[in-house]
Amino acid sequence: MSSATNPQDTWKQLAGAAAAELVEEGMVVGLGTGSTASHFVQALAQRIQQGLHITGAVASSQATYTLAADLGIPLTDLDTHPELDIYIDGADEIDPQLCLIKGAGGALLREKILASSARRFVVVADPTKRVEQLGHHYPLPVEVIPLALTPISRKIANLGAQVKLRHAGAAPFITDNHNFILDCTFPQGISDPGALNARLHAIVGLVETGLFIDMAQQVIVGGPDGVQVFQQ
Ligand SMILES: O=C(CO)[C@H](O)[C@H](O)COP(=O)(O)O
Repeated sequence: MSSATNPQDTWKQLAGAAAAELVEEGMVVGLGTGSTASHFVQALAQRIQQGLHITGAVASSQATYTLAADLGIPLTDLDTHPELDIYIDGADEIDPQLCLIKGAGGALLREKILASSARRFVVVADPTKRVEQLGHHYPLPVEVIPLALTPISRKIANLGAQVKLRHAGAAPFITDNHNFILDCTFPQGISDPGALNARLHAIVGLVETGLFIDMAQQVIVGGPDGVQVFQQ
């Protein structure tokens, strides 16, 4: 178990531990990406060491796959298990309808595939992630085919966004799927996530957006007073 070094990390750890309690014997479990999801993965590994048996876990990123493998979590894939019993992941922003911005970790495409393959999608977070309207704290990440970088950037800018190619050091950040990420800031926030998502998806070469709309059934927020649960 990693040591919690600041209050926010302690809250993430609380949420991750609470989510691990939702995993039941024999389940196929989807593992999210990011620091909060990592706390969940560690808590799940602890439960497995204590005797919980799961059918297998599917990771949403190479980083999570490596973490889970190192912790001895049995891993599987969507070919073997196309339906997950539960998917647990973090988020960058969560609005009152439980719509999310995800993708600060760059894993949004696989995360959305797992979320859409799960019978139940549970978000783990700390209170800083809860917002009244999406888009004010984090830019919206979208994954794009590198060949189409410039035309896609222009089309998203025409929707009113400031568009920035994500970098890892001096080079563009490359996703696990060998694509680029564009971080799109909408200065007025995102008033209609569904409409924006539809307009973005109409852009050819744009693979996926970090808008997760009507996907999360439950949000577990760890905070100074313990854990709070929000339901759809
Ligand atoms: O969407 C994600 C990765 O693509 C993460 O779930 C999101 O960025 C939250 O990360 P953290 O738990 O580290 O705050």
